[in-house]
Amino acid sequence: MIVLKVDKLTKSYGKKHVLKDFSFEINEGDLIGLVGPNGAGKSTLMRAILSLEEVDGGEVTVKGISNKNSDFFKHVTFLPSDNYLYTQLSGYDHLAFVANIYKLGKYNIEEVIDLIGIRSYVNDSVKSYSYGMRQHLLIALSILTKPKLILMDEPFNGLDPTSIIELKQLIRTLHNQKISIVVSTHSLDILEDLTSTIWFIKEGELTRNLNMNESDSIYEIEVEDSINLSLESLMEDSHLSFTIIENRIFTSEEESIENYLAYLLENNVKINSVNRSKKKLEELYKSFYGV
Ligand SMILES: Nc1ncnc2c1ncn2[C@@H]1O[C@H](COP(=O)(O)OP(=O)(O)OP(=O)(O)O)[C@@H](O)[C@H]1O
Repeated sequence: MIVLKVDKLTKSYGKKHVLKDFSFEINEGDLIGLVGPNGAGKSTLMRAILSLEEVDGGEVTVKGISNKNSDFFKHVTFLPSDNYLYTQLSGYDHLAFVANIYKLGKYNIEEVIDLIGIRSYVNDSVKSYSYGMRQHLLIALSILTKPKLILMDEPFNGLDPTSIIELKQLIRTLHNQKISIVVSTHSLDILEDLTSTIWFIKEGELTRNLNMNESDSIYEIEVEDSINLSLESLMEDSHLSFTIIENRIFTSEEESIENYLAYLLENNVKINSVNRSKKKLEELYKSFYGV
């Protein structure tokens, strides 16, 4: 079931095209890792989805409701990278404030407190919270309206290993509840552990057809770069899963590597080399961004 639909979202700052005609859908229960170096446009994409950023064109809807409509924000919530809590108030005060805006009952607050596990400190003033405790409260706030989708902008920044483990667990709990989540982070290890769906953002483009399975290695098949047909359209006809970067095909379908090779040879594509690597996301990142 489609949760979020983005159609031709475009944003430039001066001459810099940060989002070039982004069109995509997010389905129920998707857990997507958004990757890109500093300045690639991850925050801009999230902010544009939430209409916190004025865009040059495009439409964003959740269940058919536009992001220009305030009801949108019941269904799509945001975990920003900056901490915007009021230190004088308690965690409970924050939850009650949001519950009041959306006319939710005490029951909803209690449910969220238990789900996120913040009962032992929810009545304390936020100024006494550690960074991890604040992050938990922000997540509790972000799920109060039972959203369909949560956008998390670098939620692991500044967390110690314990808090990282807890946050990963929390994200898995939300994912099990069929909430769709987009997480941007610079930590490839965390992402690799969390999800097999990774989106790369680079120079205004979004690469989404990368879906890594559970296998712990990845194949890179380099083919001659002068094939007649575009490699992308040739591979699309193959019904195999793949990611293409220039003249290289990446796949984590380990058992069926022969199928890829046979398909390419059948189509008279010359294979330059086949490599297998272990740290697949890091390898992909290095190839994609030319590190
Ligand atoms: N208000 C602004 N005015 C001008 N340029 C901006 C503005 N906000 C962002 N940019 C530019 O847009 C590009 C994308 O920025 P964005 O913050 O979305 O990147 P990011 O991928 O989230 O980066 P980071 O990983 O460093 O957080 C960058 O080149 C940035 O300099």
